[in-house]
Amino acid sequence: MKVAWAGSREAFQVSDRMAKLVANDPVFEKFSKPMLGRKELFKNTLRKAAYAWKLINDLRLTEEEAKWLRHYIDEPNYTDLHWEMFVPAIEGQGTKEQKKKWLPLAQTMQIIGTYAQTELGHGSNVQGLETTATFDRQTDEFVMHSPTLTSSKWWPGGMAKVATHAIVYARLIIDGLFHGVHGFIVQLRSLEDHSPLPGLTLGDIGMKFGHGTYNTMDNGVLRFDHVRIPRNQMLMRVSQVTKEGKYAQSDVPRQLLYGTMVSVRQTIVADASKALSRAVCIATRYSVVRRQFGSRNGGPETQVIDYKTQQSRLFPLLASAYAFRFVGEWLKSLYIDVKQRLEANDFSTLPETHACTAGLKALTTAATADGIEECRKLCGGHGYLISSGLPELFAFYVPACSYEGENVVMMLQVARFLVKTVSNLGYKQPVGTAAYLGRVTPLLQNNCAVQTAEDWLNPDAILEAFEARAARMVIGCGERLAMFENPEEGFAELSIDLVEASLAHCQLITVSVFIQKLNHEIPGNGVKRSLEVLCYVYALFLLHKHQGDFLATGYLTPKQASLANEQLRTLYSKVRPNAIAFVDSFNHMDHYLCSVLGRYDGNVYPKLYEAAWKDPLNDSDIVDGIQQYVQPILKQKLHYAKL
Ligand SMILES: CCCCCCCCCCCCCCCCCCCCCCCCC/C=C/C(=O)SCCNC(=O)CCNC(=O)[C@H](O)C(C)(C)COP(=O)(O)OP(=O)(O)OC[C@H]1O[C@@H](n2cnc3c(N)ncnc32)[C@H](O)[C@@H]1OP(=O)(O)O
Ligand SMILES: Cc1cc2nc3c(=O)[nH]c(=O)nc-3n(C[C@H](O)[C@H](O)[C@H](O)COP(=O)(O)OP(=O)(O)OC[C@H]3O[C@@H](n4cnc5c(N)ncnc54)[C@H](O)[C@@H]3O)c2cc1C
Repeated sequence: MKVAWAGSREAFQVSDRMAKLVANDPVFEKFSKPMLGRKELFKNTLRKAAYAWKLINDLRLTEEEAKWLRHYIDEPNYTDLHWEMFVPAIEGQGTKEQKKKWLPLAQTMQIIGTYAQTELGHGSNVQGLETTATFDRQTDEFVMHSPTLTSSKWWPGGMAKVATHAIVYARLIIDGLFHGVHGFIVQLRSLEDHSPLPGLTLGDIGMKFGHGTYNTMDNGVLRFDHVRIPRNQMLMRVSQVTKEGKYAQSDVPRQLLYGTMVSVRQTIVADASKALSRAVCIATRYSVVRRQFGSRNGGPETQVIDYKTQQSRLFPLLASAYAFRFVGEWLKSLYIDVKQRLEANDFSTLPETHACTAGLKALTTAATADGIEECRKLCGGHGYLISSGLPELFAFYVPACSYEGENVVMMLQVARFLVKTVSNLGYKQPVGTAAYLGRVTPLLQNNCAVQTAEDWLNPDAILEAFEARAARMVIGCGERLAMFENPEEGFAELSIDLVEASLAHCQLITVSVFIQKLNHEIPGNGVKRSLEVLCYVYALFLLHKHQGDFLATGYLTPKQASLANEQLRTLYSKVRPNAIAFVDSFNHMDHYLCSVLGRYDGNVYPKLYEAAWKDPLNDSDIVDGIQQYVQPILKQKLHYAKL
């Protein structure tokens, strides 16, 4: 199962080696992070990043190993933006000459970059950005300027204190004419003494949700006061500006300007299963240790994992972790394919890839954020302790629902893709993840054939149910949209239904990828049979949760919906004996989990007790403030009530 989770034996070995490297190195200790003040926390992260970079070079780690190392160090930091956004932006949007100049500097970290797109006034609406880049023909330069307060760049990670360079997205203006938003490479700080360059105002945007997690990152604010950069620092693969000030667009589509976001959204989907599996591992192990009620004749109480209600909240999350792992793997291969095509100027699969990355990013991050919180509740009161590992994990994870495309905004992008696909049905056969929309007639006409609870244990029945639900919702939206004279007005009016249809489409993708995975790639029959159980749990849990859709579209009868739920209950009993094996297969070490409740050895209570005594308040019996503020109250004999 560990191999199935990792993807291959080699992948397992690499990640396992890196997990141990990090866990055994005291520099990467992280239990005390929540106790540190902001400055100490930040400095500590800088120290870890420098040490990690040295390790990567000294040990000559491969790119894959370096990524796992970063993963297990488990600390958001400036190198994330550098490697995941700055470098890919140059790779995807730079010309050959620009790549030749900038990539070697970035890849050796002689410069450190960030991705400065979002502004105080605009994040989702990229076309609404206000920062300007005005071409000056006399000097062959662009003048970067922040004309309003709301045009201040706001959020870029690593920008406040570390980055020396940024890809800045700004409106291009030539001779007073606006040519849309483009990316520019801008130096922010001196490479000698790290001070901000003249004309720039740079700072940190302030503390974020949680304590020891995202505050390790210096998210920044940046303002330009007529800062000049050479013309050749505009990323010019998509459009070019000549020294005469002529604007030209190559045959590369404009959408490529958004290419870096496609790349990171893919990474975010691949990472969702890491965060969800971590929370599920903690909640599952603790649910086996924790006992409440049900003691007979002085015997032990019931393990809380044996309560059906606990199972019905926990096991769908366990199954979702596996589903997200597999869909992340699948999306990665789709992305690798599109990347190769883009390099060869083949843009045919970009719209579908954009829809998949946007939609799956929204689906997996929303479910993971909610899932982590559910795991906290599954651990009862102890889940609220920092030492459970869950509050910090939640605080670290929730911004994923907003960054890299706010989730609802992303689902609306999927809706645009689906509406376009449906409106082209007469003359263009849909392919890939939308291929089912090419079979609308049977999907609209045939209804579910399930007659018994066992009939639901059939991948074809499951797949058809999800296809029919998505097709009916998408086609329904298409028909209602056609009634509007103005399609944009119709889209806005129907946007709630469109988001629901997009979710149905994305759930269909995750379910069908899980089924495909079982059909082709699982080593060993025992592993395959166990994963089949999880696959059914995932699909039937979604069916139960969204049964309103399945019923409203007329594909299922209430009886068939209740048979699905009956089967789901039976499946929980099949998951139970393997629950611990399923979570052990994630191969999360105690260091990575950073949780007293999720310990591998199950030694929860003594360690929980021990952890409490490490709190700084327990350094002494009488702490600072007691003499000054509590003792006087005790001694004054004042009273509030008018007696
Ligand atoms: C201490 C430890 C140290 C360890 C040290 C180790 C050292 C070294 C280690 C080495 C290895 C390191 C590895 C690091 C691993 C890190 C792992 C971390 C990963 C996660 C990183 C997360 C970081 C998060 C940071 C966050 C960043 C950001 O948020 S950046 C900003 C993101 N912003 C957005 O997403 C904005 C959202 N808005 C939009 O995308 C768009 O504006 C819009 C799509 C919503 C609307 O666009 P527009 O106005 O143009 O409107 P249209 O709807 O009309 O669209 C036009 C057409 O374009 C199509 N389209 C839109 N988007 C895309 C697209 N992206 N791609 C392709 N096409 C697109 C759209 O469909 C329309 O098409 P049609 O015209 O309809 O055909
Ligand atoms: C931790 C973190 C790190 C970040 N790092 C970076 C970074 O490195 N670089 C960078 O450039 N940016 C970064 N960002 C910014 C991030 O990309 C934006 O916050 C994100 O894209 C969301 O945009 P917004 O804040 O404008 O949200 P808004 O769009 O203002 O969202 C507010 C609400 O409006 C709704 N809404 C918006 N538009 C529509 C619409 N068309 N239809 C219906 N509803 C709509 C949304 O659903 C949401 O409910 C980061 C953000 C965070 C939280």
